[in-house]
Amino acid sequence: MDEPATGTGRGRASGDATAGDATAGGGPVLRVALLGCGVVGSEVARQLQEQQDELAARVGARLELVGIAVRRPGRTRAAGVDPSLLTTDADELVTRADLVVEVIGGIEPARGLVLRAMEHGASVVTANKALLAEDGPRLYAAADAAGVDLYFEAAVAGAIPIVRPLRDSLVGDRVERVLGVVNGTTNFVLDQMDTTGADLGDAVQEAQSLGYAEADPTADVEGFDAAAKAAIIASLAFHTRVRAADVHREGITAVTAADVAAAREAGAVLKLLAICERTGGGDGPDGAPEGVSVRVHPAMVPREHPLAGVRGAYNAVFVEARGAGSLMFYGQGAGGAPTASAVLGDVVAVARHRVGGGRGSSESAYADLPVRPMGEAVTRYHVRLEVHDRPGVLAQVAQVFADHGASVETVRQTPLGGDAQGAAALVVATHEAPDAALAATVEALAASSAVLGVTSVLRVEGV
Ligand SMILES: NC(=O)c1ccc[n+]([C@@H]2O[C@H](COP(=O)([O-])OP(=O)(O)OC[C@H]3O[C@@H](n4cnc5c(N)ncnc54)[C@H](O)[C@@H]3O)[C@@H](O)[C@H]2O)c1
Ligand SMILES: N[C@@H](CCO)C(=O)O
Ligand code: NA
Repeated sequence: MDEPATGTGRGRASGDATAGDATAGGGPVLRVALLGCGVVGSEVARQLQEQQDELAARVGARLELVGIAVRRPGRTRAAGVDPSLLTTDADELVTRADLVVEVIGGIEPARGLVLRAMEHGASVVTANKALLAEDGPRLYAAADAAGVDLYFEAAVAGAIPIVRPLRDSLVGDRVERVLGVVNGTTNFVLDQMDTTGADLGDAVQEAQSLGYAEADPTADVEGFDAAAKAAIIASLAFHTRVRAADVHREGITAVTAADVAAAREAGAVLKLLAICERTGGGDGPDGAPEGVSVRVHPAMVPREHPLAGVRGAYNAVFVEARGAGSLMFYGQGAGGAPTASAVLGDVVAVARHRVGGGRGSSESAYADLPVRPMGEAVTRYHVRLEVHDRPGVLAQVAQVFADHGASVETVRQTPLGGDAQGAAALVVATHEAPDAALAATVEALAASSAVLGVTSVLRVEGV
């Protein structure tokens, strides 16, 4: 590792003065390198500058921004970004820093740079959910090998403190389940569909025009962004390695106005949820071995559930823990300033370790629980069917549920008028059952001679 110029050894700030001198211009200094200067990076740079005295007082050392790695140095930058700090040589920059903040995003070159930074003795703060959900264990191992910190509060739900609560505050408890609205773009889209009756395409366009959704909104609407966050949450909550590829993922692209209306009629609202929960382990109905279920899909949430009140582009994470009970973390999951808040919180935390010694926790994956397939997840379905309105049809439909081991909780029948004379709408809510059984039920219903059409199939959570 490259030692700081007048350093007192690995993990210490350079300079001989005591922490109390930090704001006086002398005193210890920590060199910070910023990788990426986009939405988040430019705000991190600005705030590091703007709050330098206060941050120095909080850390006990001055945080000196020594360089900002960018792709295009000639580009016009946000106010507060010092052009003299820009460099295209990120490889070199990370070798002369005590703290590296990675806000480039994606897998490469971010991964290579983070690993190189740690090899050179720098602690790393990153907002990169994709990288952590793809290769988190390797990053933790590199941090351990180098004796440095790896912090990533901004990677899940932006400004909302959820990584550190799971990693530290709740580590003495047993987390049973986490339900999260962790993607602002899709929450905005579903909220628009619910409140204005907009269809999916129009709502996505509106999200784009307001700057929530990217020009290519695939990562959001197809659930990739939420799946990466779910993997990170589940890894922390259950002390188990969960990667993005382990997460069952359904986005919102198949959500229709009929689904939104069906949810509304049922006194519920549709949310794209990240669901991380323990399964099996002896108290389940089938004596299945203990495991975890990690999934992202649209779900109906009763309007009285705290997550139903998460409107617009806001995020929230609802945690159920054995001792703590239910906890709700709510706030802004995206945007430059909110995300930079989480990044700077991590910067201060790792900088304090540099000054005072110590490190944040390493990877905790001792439980090593298997990630169960989606078919084994225990869910409830809310199914809307259109059926022939004639004797015996209800019995026929009920039999399909029974044949697949799916138990019906309520059925509501409404005659369909107009062109659909002789037809009725049936809304069936099930009890809990394995997702595979419920999916097979729906498939059989669609093929049944009693059924004219299955118009909406939604999973129900939070009841
Ligand atoms: N924007 C948000 O609201 C938000 C919220 C939470 C987490 N994040 C995460 O923060 C990270 C950054 O997101 P963003 O929204 O700021 O993205 P962005 O696209 O606005 O910024 C990334 C910047 O990195 C630059 N870059 C690309 N390759 C580079 C390289 N080799 N060297 C130097 N710079 C390079 C790009 O030119 C771009 O300016 C991502 O991991 C993202 O998932 C973003
Ligand atoms: N695209 C993400 C931003 C932060 O991950 C969202 O819409 O929530
Ligand atoms: Na966060």
